[in-house]
Amino acid sequence: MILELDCGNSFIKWRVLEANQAVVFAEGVVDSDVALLGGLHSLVGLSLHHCRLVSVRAQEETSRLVDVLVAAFGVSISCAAPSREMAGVRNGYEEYARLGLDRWLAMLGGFRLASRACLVLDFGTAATADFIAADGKHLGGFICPGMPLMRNQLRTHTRKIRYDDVAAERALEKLEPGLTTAQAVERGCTLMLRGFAQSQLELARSYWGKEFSVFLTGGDAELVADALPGARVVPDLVFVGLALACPLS
Ligand SMILES: Nc1ncnc2c1ncn2[C@@H]1O[C@H](COP(=O)(O)OP(=O)(O)OP(=O)(O)O)[C@@H](O)[C@H]1O
Ligand SMILES: CC(C)(CO)[C@@H](O)C(=O)NCCC(=O)O
Ligand SMILES: [K+]
Repeated sequence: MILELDCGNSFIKWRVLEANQAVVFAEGVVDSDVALLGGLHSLVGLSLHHCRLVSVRAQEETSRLVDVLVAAFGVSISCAAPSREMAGVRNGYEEYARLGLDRWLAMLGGFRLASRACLVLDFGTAATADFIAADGKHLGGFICPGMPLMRNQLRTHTRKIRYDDVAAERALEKLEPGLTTAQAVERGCTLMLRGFAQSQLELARSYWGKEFSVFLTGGDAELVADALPGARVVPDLVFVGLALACPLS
């Protein structure tokens, strides 16, 4: 079996594939290394041989996780690394190694699935957009705060914006003007994300007309999905790219 890990800024997304790489044996989202280990140890019938991993965390933090996994499971681990060109995509950054690896892998995944120009949108801790032309050239992208950051900035920098997770969830049943603080904030931030997404869509249209695909990924993809008709929600897009960047051989 193969363990795949996407270590984001807030959460670790993990899944275990059967040896044939076609069937998902188990998967989850955790908020710490300890929780990851706990989740894996509780799986009956787990038999790991390889691990592939992408991280946008600090080097030391990632190395610590790698060491723990090697000690616990004796697996060989392959970490995605920055690259100028891979799977037909050419990194467009002035300094290619500075492009977030989650963005890079989502781009590789999107371009592989689309085989044409694509716009890749990722809604996690940060929200990101990346543009890949039909010939594989990465034209660059945009980064802005995602839902968790926008919400927390408002909570942290005001005295009177306070509400719980239940109120937050219920607030998003509609997008009408809010009549409570929770509704006003949750809906306002959702509209910010949708506006971000729609302006990327307009830019993509100005470049490519109708000849492009739009991919949506990240934990908050569903918040913007119905504002972008025709977009494909692919929750495991980073993992699609991870398999391309870290093939087993
Ligand atoms: N099952 C889930 N577990 C955790 N967060 C989830 C889940 N489903 C949706 N979310 C939402 O997804 C967001 C986090 O997104 P995601 O997990 O893609 O990124 P992240 O690890 O926080 O950050 P990064 O962008 O660095 O990868 C949060 O706003 C959270 O509310
Ligand atoms: C933008 C995030 C935080 C999104 O997860 C990540 O891709 C990252 O840390 N990127 C490095 C900066 C950059 O991509 O320019
Ligand atoms: K991410």
